[in-house]
Amino acid sequence: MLRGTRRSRVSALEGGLEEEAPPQAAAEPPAYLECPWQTEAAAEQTLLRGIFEIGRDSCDVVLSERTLRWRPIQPERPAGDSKFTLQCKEEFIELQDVFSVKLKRRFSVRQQKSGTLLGITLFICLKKEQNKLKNSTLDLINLSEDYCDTWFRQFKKILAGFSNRPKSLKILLNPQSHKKEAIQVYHEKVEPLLKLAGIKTDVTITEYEGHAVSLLQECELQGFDGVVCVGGDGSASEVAHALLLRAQKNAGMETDGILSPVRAQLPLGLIPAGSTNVLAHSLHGLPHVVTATLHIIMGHLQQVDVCTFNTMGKLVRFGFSAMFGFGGRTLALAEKYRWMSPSQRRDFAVIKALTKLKPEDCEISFLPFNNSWNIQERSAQGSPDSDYNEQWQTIQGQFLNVSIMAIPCLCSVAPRGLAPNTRLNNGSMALIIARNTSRPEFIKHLKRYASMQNQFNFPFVETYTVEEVRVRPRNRTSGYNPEEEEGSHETASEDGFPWNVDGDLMWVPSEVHVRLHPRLISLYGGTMEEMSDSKETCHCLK
Ligand SMILES: Nc1ncnc2c1ncn2[C@@H]1O[C@H](COP(=O)(O)OP(=O)(O)OP(=O)(O)O)[C@@H](O)[C@H]1O
Repeated sequence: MLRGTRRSRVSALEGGLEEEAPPQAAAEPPAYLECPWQTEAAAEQTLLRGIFEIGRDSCDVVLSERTLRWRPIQPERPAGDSKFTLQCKEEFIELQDVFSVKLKRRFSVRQQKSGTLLGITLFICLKKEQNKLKNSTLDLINLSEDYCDTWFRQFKKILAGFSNRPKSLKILLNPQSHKKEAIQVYHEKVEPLLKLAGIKTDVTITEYEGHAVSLLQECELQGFDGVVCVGGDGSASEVAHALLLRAQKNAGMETDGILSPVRAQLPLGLIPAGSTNVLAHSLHGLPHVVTATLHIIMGHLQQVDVCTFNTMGKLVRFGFSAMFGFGGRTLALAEKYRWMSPSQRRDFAVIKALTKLKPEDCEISFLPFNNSWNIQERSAQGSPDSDYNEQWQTIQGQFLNVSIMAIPCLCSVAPRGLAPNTRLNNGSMALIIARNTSRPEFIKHLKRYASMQNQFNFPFVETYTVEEVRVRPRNRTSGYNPEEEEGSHETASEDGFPWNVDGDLMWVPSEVHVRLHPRLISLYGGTMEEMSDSKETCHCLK
């Protein structure tokens, strides 16, 4: 990311004179070519060199293929002046951090059209604290039209060379996410940056649940470089599912029981505007709209593991994480109380599910993660099914919660993640099982997610690193029935058991088979630094 002489770099990037006229460009280079910075810069081929005013200084500016370097012009000193070398401070930006360039003009009341040229503005993606990106500007002031035009065209040419950056995006926006602010978030924070970067957009506001899936099955995606979802986890997961369904359809693949799905053709960007934003949080390290937008603009891509969720040989969903038992019941309850605010609803549902805490009687089989044991390789090498079958392990019992997670699942109540040892693309899933225990012990385990203590260090909690899992409830009558919450104690719901798949509620009547598919989708996001501290806690578990 952005580097340079820190103190003065900040002043140049965040300040910038707009009113004062800078000097004209110098035809000849100034007389301090012997400084060390010149030698370093000389390693790269110089494209342009000249004088601009940056901050409050007249600077000698050198544009090379990868960097823009500058340093204030110093008056000539007598030979042997030791201070001279000390004052020879350079600053630079890497051009890969620049996402737009504009001619800077000042418009007076009578100048409606072109305005007075002041210079050039570079728009830069700046790395702030841990994982956070910020947009910033660098003004290069020079009043000469011809001079600025030469530099402007050179900057444009360099930017056009970043072929990984999207030029056209399909945007899907869920107007119902969180407190219905996705549209506002998009127009106020995302759209202006996309426009600045010259990215064309085609926006669809989704009208109902499942709209993204039906739309992405039919719409023309040829002219787009990526798809962006503005919403929460439910929307993001739905769009990822839709892109993967479309990829299978285009490849002529059956989706039911699919072993080796093909990769999604377009990358997906996630703008967090929902109530939990686990996917965006896990991808970016924080649920920050500008960070997410800048990763899209810069074309930063992460290959991310995806799971298939099948039941009775039929594909239910492509997704990233699932919870069964307490996690599924809590979501089923929260959905019933949609009229409450998102945080109230979540806290209320957790408390209610804890009050009614009960275990699920089930059998869990899993295939432990084995680096050398890959489904594709296995079928390519023609390994016998018996080898594969022998690897499976089975456990049975009464389980309060079962989590299966292909990504770390960072969120405000679990800043290190619900599955902190999993990465976005390590080719494995975390299987986390909480066996039956007392309510206070289970609450202690839940509270640990918000703290720095190990949430798995309990005798009733088991964790496994796996490639595949089958969860088979053994007693249909233990299926959750939302009517029970209102006092009418009926038997199992006809719909089956509630699963929380990426924050979406799914009722599944029988066994669920989860299989990991490494790096199946590309998401717009950068490499993440590990978060070290936890600031937020769950209000309902204090
Ligand atoms: N216009 C709409 N009306 C109702 N539901 C919609 C609409 N558009 C999309 N949906 C559905 O709303 C569901 C939930 O949306 P989303 O996940 O964006 O918000 P959220 O529930 O507030 O956030 P989170 O899942 O992070 O808690 C998604 O499954 C999506 O299919």
